[in-house]
Amino acid sequence: MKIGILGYGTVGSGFIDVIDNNRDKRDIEICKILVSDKYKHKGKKYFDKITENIEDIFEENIDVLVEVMGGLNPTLDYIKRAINNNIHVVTANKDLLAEYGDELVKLANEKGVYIKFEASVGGGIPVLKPLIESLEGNNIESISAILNGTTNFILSKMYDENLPYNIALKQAQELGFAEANPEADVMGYDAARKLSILSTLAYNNRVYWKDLYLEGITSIDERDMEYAKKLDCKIKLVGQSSLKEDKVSAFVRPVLVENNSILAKVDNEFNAVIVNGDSVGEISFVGKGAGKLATGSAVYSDVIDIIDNRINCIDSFMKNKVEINKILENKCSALLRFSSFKKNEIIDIIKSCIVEYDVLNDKDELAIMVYANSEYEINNSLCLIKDRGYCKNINKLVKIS
Ligand SMILES: NC(=O)C1=CN([C@@H]2O[C@H](COP(=O)(O)OP(=O)(O)OC[C@H]3O[C@@H](n4cnc5c(N)ncnc54)[C@H](OP(=O)(O)O)[C@@H]3O)[C@@H](O)[C@H]2O)C=CC1
Ligand SMILES: N[C@@H](CC=O)C(=O)O
Repeated sequence: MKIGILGYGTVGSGFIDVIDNNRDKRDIEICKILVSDKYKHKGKKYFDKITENIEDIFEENIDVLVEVMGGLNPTLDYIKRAINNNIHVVTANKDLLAEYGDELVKLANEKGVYIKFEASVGGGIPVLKPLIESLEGNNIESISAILNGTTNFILSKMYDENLPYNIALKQAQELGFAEANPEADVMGYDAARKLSILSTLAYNNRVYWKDLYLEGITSIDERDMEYAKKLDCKIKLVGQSSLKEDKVSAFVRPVLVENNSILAKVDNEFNAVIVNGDSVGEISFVGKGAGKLATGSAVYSDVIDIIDNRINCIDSFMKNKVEINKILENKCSALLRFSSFKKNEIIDIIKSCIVEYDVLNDKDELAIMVYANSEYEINNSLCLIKDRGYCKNINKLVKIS
């Protein structure tokens, strides 16, 4: 099997290490590796294969193009060119799948080639393949997941070691977990893209990432961590989706999770995907969601599937986009924090809208845990508080069970 590789960074080098570690089992020939700056890679084992010219990749008679360079451009053109030339594609690029999955799957079907992307969700965790193959005898009802290693690493360091946000982010970047532009991680875009890919496959409907409710972790501070500890909870960036009566609900947002839950036990760059199927019940997939070898392992498994002709149906990417409900419609609780407040007036409004609440702090700021019948109820009270000019800056952190 002859392959061309686009990218020799964290994932590209991890993938190549996995190929070398398994040479006695499989013979995969690396023909060419595309990078943007060849001389950065001087001294590496495959330096003689490295090129800065995409034409060198396509001049080789490759069977599979492995795309691990990231971004939308020129990546999309390179992948389309490969498919049009009847070359199979393996990619770790969730940005591309979330945005152009429909177009790429359609083109691949027309050309009779395979496009595989296990590494695009959950890093090293095999989750797409079990979802499509092993759970075929289920209607998937919901997914609850930690899908971004960088933000989980940052939140773990802030919680366990009181590390400031910026230092934790820098460490995640140094360890190769973060995206080229880490805004994709901390703003929640990366997790939303991954949740959209999972949900599209799970619900056999196209769930478009920009349609989800989306909130990143940039406003989480050390006080949130203190309140979380007081409540016997952790804070996690969670992606959740469900399908009920043909309606999809989905969000990516930081939430409080109880310390004894599965999600609370998943720390650092680890990811977790909890799937609920109507036959199997609840099953969990946990493992490294980012990093060199773990992600390399997922890319490798896709290449092996192509060699062995094991292919799944991913046609749900070609379905029309579904409408997505973004708000928690059932009973929910939330931590509300008010700065520059009129304490008594705010509490009066909370009392009038929401039956149950606990004041956690009313000294230097007002922090209240509210227990409501739905998120609408909480939002109504916050609208009233804002409209009456009692407080402009309000932080809301919902708790999920
Ligand atoms: N890091 C991780 O843990 C994970 C990453 N991914 C995804 O895998 C992909 C790669 O990520 P990662 O390895 O971290 O990224 P890196 O930044 O570490 O590596 C990117 C590689 O692609 C090359 N490259 C980038 N742009 C171009 C271009 N326009 N032309 C030629 N070469 C280019 C770079 O060249 P040069 O070396 O010269 O700079 C580099 O070798 C992304 O889509 C990412 O989202 C998925 C799962 C986990
Ligand atoms: N930046 C991503 C890398 C893997 O997809 C993450 O942190 O999860």
